[in-house]
This record gives sequence, structure tokens and C-alpha cells, in this order.
Amino acid sequence: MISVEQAKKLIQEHTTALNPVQIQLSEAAGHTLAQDICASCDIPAFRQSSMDGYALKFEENLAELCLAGEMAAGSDKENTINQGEAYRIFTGAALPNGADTVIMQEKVTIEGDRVFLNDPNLKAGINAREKGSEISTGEIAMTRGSQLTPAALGFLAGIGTTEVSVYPQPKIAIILTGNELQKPGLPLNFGQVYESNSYALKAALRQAGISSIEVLEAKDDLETLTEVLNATLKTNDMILLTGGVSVGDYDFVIQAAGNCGVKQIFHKVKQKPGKPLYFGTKQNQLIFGLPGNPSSVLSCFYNYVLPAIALLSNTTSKIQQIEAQLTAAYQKPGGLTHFLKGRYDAGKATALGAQESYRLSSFAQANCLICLEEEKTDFKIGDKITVFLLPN
Ligand SMILES: Nc1nc2c(c(=O)[nH]1)N[C@H]1C(S)=C(S)[C@@H](COP(=O)(O)OP(=O)(O)OC[C@H]3O[C@@H](n4cnc5c(N)ncnc54)[C@H](O)[C@@H]3O)O[C@H]1N2
Ligand code: MOO
Repeated sequence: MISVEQAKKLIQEHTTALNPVQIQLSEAAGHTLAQDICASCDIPAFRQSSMDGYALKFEENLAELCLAGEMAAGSDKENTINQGEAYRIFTGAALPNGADTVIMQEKVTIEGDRVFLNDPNLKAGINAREKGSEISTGEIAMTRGSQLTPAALGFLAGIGTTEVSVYPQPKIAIILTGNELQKPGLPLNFGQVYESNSYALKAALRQAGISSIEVLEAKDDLETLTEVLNATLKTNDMILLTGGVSVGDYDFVIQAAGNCGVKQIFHKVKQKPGKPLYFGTKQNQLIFGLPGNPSSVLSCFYNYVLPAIALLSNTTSKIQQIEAQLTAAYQKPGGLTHFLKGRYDAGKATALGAQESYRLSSFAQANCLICLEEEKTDFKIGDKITVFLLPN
């Protein structure tokens, strides 16, 4: 059995970012840029008013101007201003050629075509955005590796970008194993359990920005599981199997993976929950055998799968790791790292009840996983421990 740290390192070493693809900017939120983006024009593309008012050519002690015309936003009519003239202008409109300043309309008095200026603070260039002041032609707008946040998308659209090269999100298949699984909504016969792993995993994947998710079921027999796994390996970058990864007579994940040409990287990690975790690769595809207990599935998802997704799509991990103080003493045996469902608040972490791996009730209330190191057995109130904040 390997340690949690070794398992994380092995996953990292065997995960390569997916090849970049060209996509529409409108579809690119949440992706990481795989190219530098340069501005193809100056933005603003012309000297632009930032106020509704009057455009003018600045001079000291200007008191009165003659209204010569109007510049409306979006108008393609160019005008040239002369000394002593003002142009009515609106926010976003181009200044007439030669004008450099805009006085707000609140600071003028109009009498016929005369414009009287009452702004002691008027300065050259005020209320005028210079051409190219956001970005100029050829300048790098965003560099490769940048996250495409909503603001980044708006910025890139604002400089005229329509398509971007990004690292794609992985296509992911979930394979549910277990003869005992019943769909929620149908009657629960003796020996059956409601299937819940696909609900939790799909939601966690969607939260991570993954849109290509397929869910398949495989009964507990080697042939069927091998067939299903083989089929999913044809089109997916990552396969998440749940259940069937332990040592029972009906646990076929490891054999099926071998049959499909998957190379085992590790099986079993010194941790609770999720001890029988399996990880393998086939070329650049990643295969996780998540121990079937619902809490083990999610704990392994946040600890191992989510960071691997981030590496595949070259994004930053959605799990924040911080230090916190325990609010109560906790004992555990040595030999396994424990991940406890907990609540984190203002530097303090509280372990919740219902820690058994078949239970999700406390996970449903948790906002963090409290990591209790492998060898330590007695944790005291106030002890500093590592906490992984769950995405919300
Ligand atoms: N002799 C040993 N037995 C077990 C060991 C061990 O070391 N020696 N490890 C235990 C641990 S720890 C875990 S975790 C489980 C993992 O077993 P599997 O991955 O083979 O999972 P299953 O046996 O198929 O299922 C476990 C549990 O989870 C329920 N389950 C499975 N899939 C779903 C689903 N989609 N939705 C809801 N619940 C699901 C399943 O019914 C079982 O109750 O092995 C221990 N045994
Ligand atoms: O390690 Mo298992 O995941 O506790 O039940």
C-alpha cells in the first residue's frame, strides 16, 4: 500500500494536458488559454467620450464656445472641430478630430448656439478616453495559461476576439458496478441499495465545468465490465468506475482494466475512506477505480480525480488547501491518513458525525475534508491540521 502523498504524486506524473483545440470564445468560459492573444486593433479604436456633454479643444480660461454640431455614439460621421467651437457629444461617441476634452453637460449653460462653460476644474483631456488606451494593436492581451473567467471572456470579446485555442475539458465516463443497485424512484427490493454515486459524481463533474459525461452500468461479471470499459475507452479521456475494486469474489474492476490493456499504476492507498482506490493509464487516458462506498467515492474524487482533471485541462485545482485548528480532540489508529467530513470556519475545523464511508449525511453538510496524517493517533484541541475546502 502506498501513502496518500505517493498516490497524488503518481497521478501527477502520469497525467498530461490534453492537446489544445480551437473553440468559439462564447464556449470558452472556464478553460485555460493555450495561446497568447494579441490585439488586432486599438481599443478604443478612436478618441472616445466618457460623458454626455460637449467636446472641445482645450485652452486655458475657456468661457464660451459656439455649438457647431453633434457626435452621437455609433455615428460614422467624422467632424473636425475649430478653435472656439463645441460639439454636443454622448458617452461612447468619437470626439471630433482636433477635440481633446469633454465638459459634462451639468457644467455648461446653453443659450441658443452659445455654450457657457462653468467648470473651474476643467483640464486638458478630461472625460476623453485615448485611442488604444485599453490596448493597442499587436499588444498581448492575455497570455497562454490564463484562466478564461467571465471577465476574461468579456475583455477578449471587447477587443474583437471570436475564437480561442484552449486546453479542452476531458470527456469522462462513469461506470457503475454492482448487482445490488436500484434506481431512485423504483421500489427497493430486499438486498438492493439506491444508486447514488452517479448523482454525486455527475454533480461534482458539472461543478468542475465538465460537460461531456456519460454514465454506464455494468453488472458484476468480468465479461460485461470488460466490454463496457473497452467501449468507454474508445471515446473518453477519463473513466471513473465505482465499486468492484476491493477483494470480493465479485470485484472485477482490476481484472477488467487489465483485459482492456490498462496499465495499473497503483491499487490501495493508506487512507480512510477509500483504501482500495485503483489508478491506471492507457496511453494518456486515466482510469480511476473508486471504492464503491458513496463517501469513499466523493472523498477520492476531491483528493485525486479533481486535481487530475485540472492537470488534463491545464486549469488550477478547485480545491483549496489550508491550515486550520481542530475544535475538538480526535483519536484514530496509526497507519492510515483519515479524511474527515468537516466544517471549516475562520481558521477552525470541526469534524462532523457520521464518518462511516457508507454514509453521506454529514458529507452533505460538510464544507471541507479534514486531513489527519497517517502516523499520528492523538489529535488535541487546537492542533494544526490540513483542511481541503470543498468547492461550493
Ligand atoms: N475483506 C475486505 N473487504 C473489504 C475491504 C478490505 O480491505 N478487505 N475494504 C473495504 C473498503 S475500505 C471499501 S471502501 C469497500 C470497497 O469495495 P468496492 O469498491 O469493491 O465496492 P463495492 O463492494 O462494490 O461497494 C461497496 C459499497 O458501496 C455500495 N455502492 C456501490 N456502488 C454504489 C452506487 N453506485 N451507489 C450507491 N452505493 C453504492 C455498495 O452497495 C456497497 O455497500 O470494500 C470493503 N471491503
Ligand atoms: O475505505 Mo472504505 O472507503 O472506508 O469504506
